[in-house]
Amino acid sequence: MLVELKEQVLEANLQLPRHGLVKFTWGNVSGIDRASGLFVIKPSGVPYEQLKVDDLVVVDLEGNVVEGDLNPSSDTPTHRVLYQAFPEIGGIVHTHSPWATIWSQAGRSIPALGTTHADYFYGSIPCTREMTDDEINGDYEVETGNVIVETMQQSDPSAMPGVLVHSHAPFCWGKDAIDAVHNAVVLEEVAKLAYRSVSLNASIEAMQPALLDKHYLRKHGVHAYYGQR
Ligand SMILES: O=C(CO)[C@@H](O)[C@H](O)COP(=O)(O)O
Repeated sequence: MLVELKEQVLEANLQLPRHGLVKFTWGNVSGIDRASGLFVIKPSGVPYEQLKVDDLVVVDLEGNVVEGDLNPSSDTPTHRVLYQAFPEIGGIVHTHSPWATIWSQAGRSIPALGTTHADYFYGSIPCTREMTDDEINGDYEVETGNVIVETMQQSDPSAMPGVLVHSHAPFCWGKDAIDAVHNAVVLEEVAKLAYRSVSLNASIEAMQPALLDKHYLRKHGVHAYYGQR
C-alpha cells in the first residue's frame, strides 16, 4: 500500500539529520495521499539511522493506524489536524532545529528582514500564542494542531509554509514531504539570519513590502497555490 509515498516519506525523514535539523529521535515527517485520505508518518522513537520503509506507519484522517507494526509518531494527531485544516498541503515536518526553536522558546515571530526569507515566506513567520493549561493537559497534540490552525487563520499555508509553536519548536509543510523538509531547512536558515541581523542592529525593521512582494511573487506567482506555481 502507498509504496511510492512511503519511499518519499522515508527519504524526507532521512534528510532531517543530513541537514542538521534533528538530534537523536527528535522530529518527524509525514506525507499524505489525498485520494485515499491516508498519510504515512515516521514511527515514534526510532533512530533515523535505523529507519526502514517497513517501519513507517499508515494512518487515516480519523487517527486510526491502518498499517504498520510500530506506534506512529507522538505528534501524529498534530499532523492529522493540519492535513484536515490545510487541504492544499501534501507533507508536514516537525523538528527542534536550534535557531527556529530559539525563536519559538522566546515566543517571537521571525520578521521578514531580507530576500532569502521573502523567497519562501510571504511575511513574518508567526509564533503561536502560549497554550492554556487546559489545552496542555487535554489532548495536547490535537491542541497543538488547533493552536497552529488558529495562528494561521490570517495566512495562506502555501504562502506561509511554516509556524513556530510557542515554547516548543517549528512545524513546516509543503506540497509533499520532500518540499516540507526543504521549507524546514530554509526556515532554520532564515531563523539564524534573522537572529544575527537583530543582534547586529536592534532597531532593524521588517523589509520593504515592495521588496517582499517582488521576491515572493516572482517565485510563486500571484496566487501562491502549489498547483498553480
Ligand atoms: O516534539 C517532540 C518532543 O518535544 C517530538 O517531535 C519528539 O522529539 C519526537 O517524537 P516521536 O516522533 O519520536 O514520537
